[in-house]
Amino acid sequence: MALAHMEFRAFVQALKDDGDIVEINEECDPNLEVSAIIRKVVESDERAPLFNKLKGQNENGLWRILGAPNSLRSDPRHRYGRLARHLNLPPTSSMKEILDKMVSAKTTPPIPPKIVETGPCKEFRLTSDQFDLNQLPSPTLHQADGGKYVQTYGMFIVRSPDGKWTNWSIARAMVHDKNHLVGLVMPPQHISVIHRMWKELGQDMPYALAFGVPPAAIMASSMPLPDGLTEAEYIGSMVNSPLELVKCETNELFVPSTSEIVFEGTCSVTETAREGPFGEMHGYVFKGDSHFMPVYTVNMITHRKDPIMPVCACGRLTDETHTMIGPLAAAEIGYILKSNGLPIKEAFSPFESQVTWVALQVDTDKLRAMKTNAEAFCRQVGDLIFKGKPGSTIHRLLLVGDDIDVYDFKEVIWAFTTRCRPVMDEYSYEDVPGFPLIPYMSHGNGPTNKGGKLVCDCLLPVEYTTGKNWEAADFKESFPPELQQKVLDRWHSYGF
Ligand SMILES: Cc1cc2c3c(c1C)C(C)(C)C[C@H]1C=C(c4ccccc4)[C@]4(C(=O)NC(=O)N=C4N2C[C@H](O)[C@H](O)[C@H](O)COP(=O)(O)O)N31
Ligand SMILES: [K+]
Repeated sequence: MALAHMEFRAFVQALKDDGDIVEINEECDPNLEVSAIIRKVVESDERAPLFNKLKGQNENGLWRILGAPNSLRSDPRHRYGRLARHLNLPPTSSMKEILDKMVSAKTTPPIPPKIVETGPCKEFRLTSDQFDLNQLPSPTLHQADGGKYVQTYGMFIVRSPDGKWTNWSIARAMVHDKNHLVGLVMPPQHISVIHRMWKELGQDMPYALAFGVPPAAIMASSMPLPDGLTEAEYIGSMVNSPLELVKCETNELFVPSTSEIVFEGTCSVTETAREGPFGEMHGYVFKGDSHFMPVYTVNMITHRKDPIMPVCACGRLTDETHTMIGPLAAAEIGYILKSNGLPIKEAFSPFESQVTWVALQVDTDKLRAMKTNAEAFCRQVGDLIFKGKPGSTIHRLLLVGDDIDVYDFKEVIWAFTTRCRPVMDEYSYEDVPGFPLIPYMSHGNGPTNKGGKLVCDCLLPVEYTTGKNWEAADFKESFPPELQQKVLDRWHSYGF
């Protein structure tokens, strides 16, 4: 068996070995029952549910469902264990170690994928007359959704017409009819950039949609890596071994050979259909809120025996849209700021901000050496991030000092509420792209896809000049170290 980060089925086995899976063998209904269970799981950081028996499964087991593939574990020592297993890291890894791993391939040479003749994803082939997406266990995830969102954790594979750039990404898609999907294709996402290239050519865009791909691949698929970068070779470099890809049956694209399920087809550049509403990452479904989006034709399905379809039942905290989209964008944002010479040490997107904020820990020694001022520094950070794609989903950047651990929201919110004077210490950005999925944008008072962003300066003025001139009124900072040690040593003998 391959390693968990390189093959989805090995990943599921690794979760079983961790005691992090609940196998449900009684038949469940993909119409809401499956999602209700997943929702209850992710709202309590429970073990991931593997649904082995679903209404609509065909004679070759197409398909089972793994819910909550990359959500949180309740044991704080293994909080990010499922994310760690995606990257071949120890389950006790911190979020910092996980995100550092995701940016590690920025400074190592790409490792191109290896093309293989065939693989497990080719065990069964169904032509379009042999399947009906409405009969298969396509799940309805929220009762107000506009359709069955079969695609929430699969990987779209699309390639620029000149063949130079192959993009891997997650984008939602719902069943339109027996052989068609309709999916969200929105700027500035790379799938939308490449879709527009085909549209300008007047040709439908070939795509593959691979479910149950190598976990390391799905992590990179959810990360806003630079334009033109081919995820396959970035991931190869990240895991230090070539990914094995096999050619699609009906187009020139390549998919991971161990994928559980592969949809192949073309995405129309002319035909659209109603898409949504969908219970999205900020926790809302607005009834009847649908938009016209491109129609995907599914020409063929290939799959493994008894394949597993990973499903993200997204919404309120905490699911894959929070553990992945925000933190991975933060990792890219931190990398951009550092590579532009700014004194940023860590970047993280707090779940409690519904991943609409990124907190940036500033190296204030280096900041003071810059002899800059708050306005200049905040504008430098905001201009770099809010005018670029990786920052597109983020509406607040919080600058905090060295004493604040950005991975701990209690720390971040303490600095924000006590060091950032509302309005005066906030620098607004109205003339930049906004994130239309946030309710105050899509259903708010202003333009839906422009502005509404702030850089919040949570550094006190002294941190720009002479440095921290306070002590935190807490156990760690307001008592001599030897007294702290004495209290800790005697804690139980005191009677606690
Ligand atoms: C992990 C994850 C990521 C996404 C999604 C989901 C999950 C579970 C679901 C549950 C399906 C909900 C929606 C919510 C989505 C969403 C839509 C727009 C912005 C953010 C999220 C969306 C989506 O429908 N459309 C989209 O264009 N991007 C999505 N992303 C983000 C996307 O994978 C990253 O941004 C990544 O960087 C893309 O690659 P690239 O283009 O940078 O190369 N999708
Ligand atoms: K990506």
